[in-house]
Amino acid sequence: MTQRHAWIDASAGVAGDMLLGALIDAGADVEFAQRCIDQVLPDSVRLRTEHVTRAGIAAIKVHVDVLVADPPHRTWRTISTMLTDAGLPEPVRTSATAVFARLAEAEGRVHGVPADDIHFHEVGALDSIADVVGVCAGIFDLAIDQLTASKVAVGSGFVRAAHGRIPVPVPAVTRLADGWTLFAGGEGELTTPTGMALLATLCAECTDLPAMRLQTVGLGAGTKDFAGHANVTRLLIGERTEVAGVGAGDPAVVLEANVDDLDPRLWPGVLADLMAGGASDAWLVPIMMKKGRPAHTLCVLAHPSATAGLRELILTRTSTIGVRQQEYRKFALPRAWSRIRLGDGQVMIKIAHRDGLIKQVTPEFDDVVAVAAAAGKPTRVVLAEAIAAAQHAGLVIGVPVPENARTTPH
Ligand SMILES: O=C([S-])c1cc(C(=O)S)c[n+]([C@@H]2O[C@H](COP(=O)(O)O)[C@@H](O)[C@H]2O)c1
Ligand code: NI
Repeated sequence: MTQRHAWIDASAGVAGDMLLGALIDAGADVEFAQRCIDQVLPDSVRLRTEHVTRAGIAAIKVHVDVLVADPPHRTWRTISTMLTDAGLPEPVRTSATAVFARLAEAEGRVHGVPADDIHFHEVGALDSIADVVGVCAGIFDLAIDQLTASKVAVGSGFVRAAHGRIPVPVPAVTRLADGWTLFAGGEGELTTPTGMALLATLCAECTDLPAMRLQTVGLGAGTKDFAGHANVTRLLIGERTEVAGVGAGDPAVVLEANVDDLDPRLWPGVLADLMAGGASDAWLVPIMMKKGRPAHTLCVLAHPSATAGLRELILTRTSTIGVRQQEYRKFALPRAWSRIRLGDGQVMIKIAHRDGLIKQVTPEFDDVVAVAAAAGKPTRVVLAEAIAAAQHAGLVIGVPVPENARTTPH
């Protein structure tokens, strides 16, 4: 089994707009990124791309043009709801939420306030939302399965921010870069908080270029053009062949807490908050605790980068006074998608496959619910119709994945 891998070269630094430029240069559809951003922030920003050179190296510079006169201050709590409600493709929503949760948590630690109450200032918030959602959309659009990144040049000296003159690397970057190899790499701010949050959240590890068959390269330009080095973030995308057909798996973490004293009516909201906070899955297991007390184990599966924010959510949203954490490897089969028509509606069919053969065919349940509601039919009837229509379209276990199946669900 092969994986489409992207390695980010941050040896000259990284910012949200630089990474977005690199993705667009590598072939990501800027209009798809714009549509995703519009779903979160209708009529607020416009992406504009420009071919530029940085120290003689050609790259794409992304400009985020702000279309609104007086954008509001938004807290992380508000942005989280906007991302949840936007109707983004699920992987874009999950990764954008995880990146922002991490950014808010880092800012919260820097300023000593709860992450939920962190304000993203006016234009800065629009810029960050556009960068984060745009990058997550680009990764999804290019069907990238896994990302890693190089050592990160953070810069040196001082910059002016809302807080006045702050040292580089700026405080939020140092909070976000836990476990990453950093080096100065030059004068000025080479890596921004948004760039570091994207790297730390989306990349499995900080590593030299892994062995892979190169398919494409993208270069994203920073704003300044330094004389001594090219101010660009590079993206190298290729195929990595996994060992023995199952691969090395992706790093994952499971957080757990046994809880016997939470009002049970709160649990659905807790699970929803955890999913919105970047969990890949969150569930409850009924247990009998010490002294014969009926209780639940709350289990949360996540990428390691999302764990700090999720631990915080567990501690604030439930009555537990502790969380345990275990590291795992996650082996996910590759997926493809086919859209089928059902009456007046459409249902996306998720196809999990192995060695090119269909392993599992699943109608996206939210689509089924929407079609059922629009047609005034019971959901179980529409679900059966969707399964039958998928079979009729040749999506059957054991047959090859159709060539026209998409690698992304949009
Ligand atoms: O506005 C705030 S709170 C702010 C905090 C910090 C800290 O490190 S704390 C840094 N900055 C600077 O703002 C710009 C924009 O950063 P993006 O990540 O939004 O591109 C950058 O120069 C940061 O260093 C702002
Ligand atoms: Ni700050």
